Amino acid sequence: MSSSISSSRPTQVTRLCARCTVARALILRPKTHERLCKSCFLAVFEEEIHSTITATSLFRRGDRVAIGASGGKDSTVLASVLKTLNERYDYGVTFVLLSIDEGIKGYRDDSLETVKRNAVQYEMELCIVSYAELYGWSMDQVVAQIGKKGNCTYCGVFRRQALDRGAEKLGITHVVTGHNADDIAETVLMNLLRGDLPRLHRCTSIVTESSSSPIARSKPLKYAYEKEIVLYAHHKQLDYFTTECIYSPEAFRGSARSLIKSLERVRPSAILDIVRSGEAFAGMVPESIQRSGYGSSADISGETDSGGGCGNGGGGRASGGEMLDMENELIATAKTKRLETKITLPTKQKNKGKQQTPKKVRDQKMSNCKKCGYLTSSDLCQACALLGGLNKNRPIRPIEVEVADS
Ligand SMILES: Nc1ncnc2c1ncn2[C@@H]1O[C@H](COP(=O)(O)OP(=O)(O)OP(=O)(O)O)[C@@H](O)[C@H]1O
Repeated sequence: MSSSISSSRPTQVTRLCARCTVARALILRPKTHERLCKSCFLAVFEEEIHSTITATSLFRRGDRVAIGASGGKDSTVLASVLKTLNERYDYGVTFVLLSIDEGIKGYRDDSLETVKRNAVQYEMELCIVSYAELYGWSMDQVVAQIGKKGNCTYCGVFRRQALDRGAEKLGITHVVTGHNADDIAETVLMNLLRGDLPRLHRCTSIVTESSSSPIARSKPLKYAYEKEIVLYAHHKQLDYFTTECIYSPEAFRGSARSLIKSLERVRPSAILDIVRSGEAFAGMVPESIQRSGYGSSADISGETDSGGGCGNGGGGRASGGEMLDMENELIATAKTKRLETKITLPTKQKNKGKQQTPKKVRDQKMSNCKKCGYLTSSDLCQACALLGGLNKNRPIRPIEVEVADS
């Protein structure tokens, strides 16, 4: 018998890390397609965030900064990296975890347990503010009253104000969130498609300050790819919560996300290219247009993006669950001890688009909400206006909330 089978078997080539050229390459970097070893990947990921922070002078020594902590991968990676960099480069910043409990059983209650563990792991103070205490309504109750459709509008408006109120409670004027490059690229695309120049101008800024809020928001992960955030969390073995919000059908963002994912398949730099293009467009928006609509309902979750959505990366995305697929693949890969991690995601498309007319430019004068005192351009702030509708229709007996499957 011929021995051709064994002699024709391909020999496995060990690739070396493109940076250190010593260790074995384990990771195909999604952003650049460089092949890196684990420690070079972790180092380069951290260094890029450090450059973003220093290039924009994001923090000053002595600052107290709240990290919007949902327990999900983005904010957990943000907290972990900020702790690492604060110690490594002696930023002299005190970071505090600030969590909003929207009151969603089987989702936020579980993710808050993760944040509580993170507070211990990262030795950070934790402050939790709930919708129930601030507004008298949990999101489970809101959904029981109005149904799932449109609930993200309530959640987004409530969360934005809750983050401000939580920060005020802590005596903090700067909240950082885990919005990443994918989130920003989606927002750029959505604002372009809507022809919304004021939001297009704001959405790429690393810091968003609004006349409707004394609290500045910033996004230190604005150039970090979501896939790299998952890789970082996996290789650092971070403790984070993976379930996506059970109430979040944000279809337009989902369509933008699907489009970007398709572009990324043929051009890995597409996400960063869109973010950079958004920055370039922002510089071209006339000043008279830049500030119009500031502090409006759409300035949500620090993202200043959408027409009232929650900004939740999770279920609202048409191709939701991709990151979960990626995490599962990483775990399986780790088990089979393959040499290289290359992530391919399933193609799912869902495209429903509505033509929108460009928003009118309007100047806004800010005053205090007649009910709660929060800054607003109308008599009532967004949250009080929504609460007015909810309270008017509130049943005499408390709403029985169906407990979601966990
Ligand atoms: N309940 C919350 N409490 C505090 N911060 C929050 C909360 N929800 C969202 N954020 C902040 O807003 C950012 C973007 O939120 P989004 O809902 O889009 O979730 P995400 O992209 O899945 O992020 P994460 O993985 O951190 O949950 C989060 O990274 C976090 O910083």
